[in-house]
Amino acid sequence: MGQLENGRWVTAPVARVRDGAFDRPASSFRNWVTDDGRAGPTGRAGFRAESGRYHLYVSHACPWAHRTLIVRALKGLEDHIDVSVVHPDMLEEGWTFATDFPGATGDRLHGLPFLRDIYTRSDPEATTKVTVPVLWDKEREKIVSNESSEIIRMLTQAWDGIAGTDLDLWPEDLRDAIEPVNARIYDTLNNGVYKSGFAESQGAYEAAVRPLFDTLDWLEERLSESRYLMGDSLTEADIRLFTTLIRFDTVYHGHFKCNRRKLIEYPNLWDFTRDLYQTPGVAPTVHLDHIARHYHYSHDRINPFRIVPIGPDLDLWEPHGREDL
Ligand SMILES: N[C@@H](CCC(=O)N[C@@H](CS)C(=O)NCC(=O)O)C(=O)O
Repeated sequence: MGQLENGRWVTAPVARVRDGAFDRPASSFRNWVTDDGRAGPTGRAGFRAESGRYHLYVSHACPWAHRTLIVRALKGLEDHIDVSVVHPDMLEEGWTFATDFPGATGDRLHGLPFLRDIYTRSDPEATTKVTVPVLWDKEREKIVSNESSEIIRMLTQAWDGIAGTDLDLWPEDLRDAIEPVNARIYDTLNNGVYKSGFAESQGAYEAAVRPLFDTLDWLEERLSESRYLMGDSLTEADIRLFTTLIRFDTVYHGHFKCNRRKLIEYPNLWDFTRDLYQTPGVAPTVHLDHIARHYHYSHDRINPFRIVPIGPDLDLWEPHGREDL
């Protein structure tokens, strides 16, 4: 594990911990692709949506990168934005383009060995964490963004004339309702599992894991009344929730000690997870082999013998019955 400092790779622990608590740094590349190339809410102008111009670097293990693959699929962008998949093991060199794991593609654009090489190709003096996802502009040879919450909004907004569908996962009339739901799910669940798992004190662990299960209880109730978080239409809020839930019993319950209950013990949340999984386009984005391998093998402070557990067996194709809600 490590990070870039002025373009040089410096080894560092996998998680930054302050006073026993995991501290997630902000993403560093924050430009936006827009339909006409104007600047987005942050960063610079000059990134116009075009077919074939952009490339996504992802890990199939990573819940943040997973969001972008789901939106790419639902939006019908597979033929317009191609993808490279890193190897699930993230060790001293950070994410690599090794290909000795099924589904790890290597760097399909440049043939480089490490993800950090993509960052320094964009900015030779970069000082940054080297994270997935990365949205890369082939024309300007620059990273557009490495912030998943913003990449999914670009994918759902900017490519409307190009994409296979005009599906809007962040519709204007729901934005005010989506925001607080996203905020709670991000803090206590998407990031909450990491705060629980990387905690280095009992207090920091409990400060993360208790609100996490309060949020699951709240969501269990909320999803008893409607098919999706915002009612009957699928939005980005559902996708942001799904990528954490689909990993829950395989890695967060054991490896990250989020073990008050399993996901399969929440009837509505478990049905919701299978509903999203069975949504056309989503199942092919889920790679539980990358997920199980990455977390258990890469975090040797948590799992020093790097034994990858064999279970649980999950029947993700069991009918969910949520169509009538
Ligand atoms: N805020 C980022 C977070 C991305 C992130 O933390 N990705 C993890 C993988 S799950 C990563 O690449 N970590 C490498 C590191 O921390 O050095 C986003 O949502 O895009």
